Amino acid sequence: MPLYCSSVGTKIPHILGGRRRYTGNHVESNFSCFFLASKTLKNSHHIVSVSKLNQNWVSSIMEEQKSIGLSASLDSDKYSKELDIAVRAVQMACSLCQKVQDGLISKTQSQVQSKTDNSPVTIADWGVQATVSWILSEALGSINVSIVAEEDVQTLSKANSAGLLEAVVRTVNECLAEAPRFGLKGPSSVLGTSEVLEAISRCNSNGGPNGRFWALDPVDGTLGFVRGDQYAVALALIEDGEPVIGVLGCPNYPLRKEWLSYHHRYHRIISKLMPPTSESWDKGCVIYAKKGSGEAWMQPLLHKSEVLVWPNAARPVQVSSIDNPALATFCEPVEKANSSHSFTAGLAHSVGVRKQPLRLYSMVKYAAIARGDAEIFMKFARSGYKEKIWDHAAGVVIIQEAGGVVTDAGGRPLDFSKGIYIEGLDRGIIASAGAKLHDKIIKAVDASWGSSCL
Ligand SMILES: Nc1ncnc2c1ncn2[C@@H]1O[C@H](COP(=O)(O)OS(=O)(=O)O)[C@@H](OP(=O)(O)O)[C@H]1O
Ligand SMILES: [Mg+2]
Ligand SMILES: [Mg+2]
Ligand SMILES: [Mg+2]
Repeated sequence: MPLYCSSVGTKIPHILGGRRRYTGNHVESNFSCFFLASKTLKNSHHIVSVSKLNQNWVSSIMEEQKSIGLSASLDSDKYSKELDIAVRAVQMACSLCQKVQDGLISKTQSQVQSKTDNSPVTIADWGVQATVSWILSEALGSINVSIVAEEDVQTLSKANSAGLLEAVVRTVNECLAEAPRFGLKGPSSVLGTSEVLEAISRCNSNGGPNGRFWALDPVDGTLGFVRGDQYAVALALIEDGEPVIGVLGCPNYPLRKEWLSYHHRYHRIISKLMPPTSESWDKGCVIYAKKGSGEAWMQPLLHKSEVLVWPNAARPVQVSSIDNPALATFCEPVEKANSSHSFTAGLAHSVGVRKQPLRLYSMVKYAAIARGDAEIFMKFARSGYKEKIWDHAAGVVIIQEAGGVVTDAGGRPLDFSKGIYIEGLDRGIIASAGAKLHDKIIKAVDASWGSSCL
């Protein structure tokens, strides 16, 4: 991405649509300004960052950009602080999860609890929720932080859950003690039980159409997590009903996409016999994006004792360029109960997809599309199931900024403005690497829907 530097009286670089010199009319004094221009948005030049710039002048530039037919938008580093903190917090959360998952695999299943809907919940779900909630409040100020998240403290507060609660508090404190390694401020003294419970239950926002809130799924794909398989830590910032930041921590995302389709636990066992090479299968990554930037980034997961030095070897990720269904891979949930495998199989066949589906737990499916490791994601939950915002918000921003498309099966954007549920969702969710592929899938849904019994 080229960096342009311009000062008053100089010609605005042509790439930014500058056709004439900007005189001192719009500025107070002899300002210098920096334009960070990205050509990633097709045929448009997008100013993603302007610093030290007089706001009136910015408005004039933007007006002029519009008048010569270029889309201009100015982000003046908006959300940069939030993104930085969110990525660090998710890195931390991933290390907490890895520790708990290692413990789960070597112990019995007793640390896995069932919620009222029979879905699993673990120390990691509560631990991550407490940790991320505490870090966001500490870094941004608790009055500025509103969070919608999956877990509550009901089970943890039961009289017979003392051991569980103790384990959560210990796990949270162990994790927060590592905060400086992630470039974050930890607590000055160990958090007590009530503080941990308070951090979890503070995530009680109901979302909605106005203002800012975070959507957190502390462990997405808890079933995958307890099975030693794929899972994700998902954090999104939603403003005025639109996800503007998405961060996905994928601790078990292998470096090589071929290994995604293998059962993770199996590889864990194998890896005990064969020491991992430098191209280790269980590398892990954090993928993130800021709405309107036209970019999505991936950092490797921080390993034990490493210190996070921003941007932590981040590299951009992009969706696949494959638009031929015959060459495309589609991914979907592992559990038949969460999405109809028979419907997607028929759909895939009808558009000419030949490859076997890649079944993955959690929002790792969104990460796979954003990284270009698969081209299509489809989820058709049973009728009556309402999708929750924390299961999709982070993935949607990331795929869109990586160049992909996410809509419901009617081709409409997902609505994150109606509270904790994605209301009005038409049949299912479809994400694709590009518009051409996306259109084909949407048309095929219409053609096969009538004959399905969903
Ligand atoms: N019945 C039903 N139908 C559809 N979706 C459901 C259903 N029950 C749960 N969920 C939500 O699905 C989240 C996991 O989605 P996945 O895509 O990972 O599904 S799967 O586990 O791979 O089958 C899972 O997220 P977590 O609870 O964070 O694991 C749930 O929010
Ligand atoms: Mg989830
Ligand atoms: Mg969850
Ligand atoms: Mg759950």
